[in-house]
Amino acid sequence: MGVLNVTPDSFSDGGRHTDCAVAVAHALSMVEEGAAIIDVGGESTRPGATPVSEQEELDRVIPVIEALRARTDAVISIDTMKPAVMRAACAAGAELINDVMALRMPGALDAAVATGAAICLMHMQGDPQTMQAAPHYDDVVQEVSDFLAERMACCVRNGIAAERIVLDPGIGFGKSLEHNLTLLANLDRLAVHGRPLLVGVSRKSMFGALLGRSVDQRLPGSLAAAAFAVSQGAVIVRAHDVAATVDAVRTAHALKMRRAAT
Ligand SMILES: Cn1cnc2c(O)nc(N)nc21
Repeated sequence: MGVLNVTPDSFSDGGRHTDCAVAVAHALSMVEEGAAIIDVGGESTRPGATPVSEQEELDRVIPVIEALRARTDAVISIDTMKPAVMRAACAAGAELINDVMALRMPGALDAAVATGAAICLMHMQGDPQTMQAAPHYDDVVQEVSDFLAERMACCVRNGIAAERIVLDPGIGFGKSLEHNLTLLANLDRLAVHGRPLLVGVSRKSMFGALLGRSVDQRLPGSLAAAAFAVSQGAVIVRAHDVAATVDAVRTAHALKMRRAAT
């Protein structure tokens, strides 16, 4: 899953049209490098990120999704918490809703049901403004697992077939370094829900804490964590550096397949 941030701070000083053309070109290059999914996001979910209005988010992502839909068969994912953005993005060609709030915002569940899209349910403790203040768990793996089970049950109760659902532990979303490492080390315990697992570690602050690396020096750590996650059962890896991550993930998968053969 290639990351496509359509937020002003992720582009040069071009206007919106430039941003759209630049975004589409970047997305197509990620597809070329092996991305099966392009995750289009118009509102940063980084810790402490400033919320974006619904109209601003729509203005950012819809033109990009429309242009992308016309240029590639890759799956387009919409990274949003807002029901109106989910509906418009799917109408424009998105086929996966990537909601870091796991459809907990008012109207999000109804929007997801109406679109018929696949859904990624991700765990977050708190919200992007507060989640890293003082995250606490008694048993992080069990609590994340229970949350995902509850959200999936809620979706199924509302008519979203389990086959449409992907689960994600939400690395970095209300977690300390210890919590993130424990979740990745025990990712296989989330396989009990019988749904594909999505993991996003790319360039995250856990590598600053663990390795002392700045955000532009986190590729080795990100690749190691992505490969380990695949060895533990992750099926989708969300990444900025697609070519390198594709090689790491394909290597880990080849090795994992041989373990199963012995
Ligand atoms: C948008 N976004 C940022 N990090 C993410 C992660 O780890 N998983 C998912 N599903 N989305 C993410």
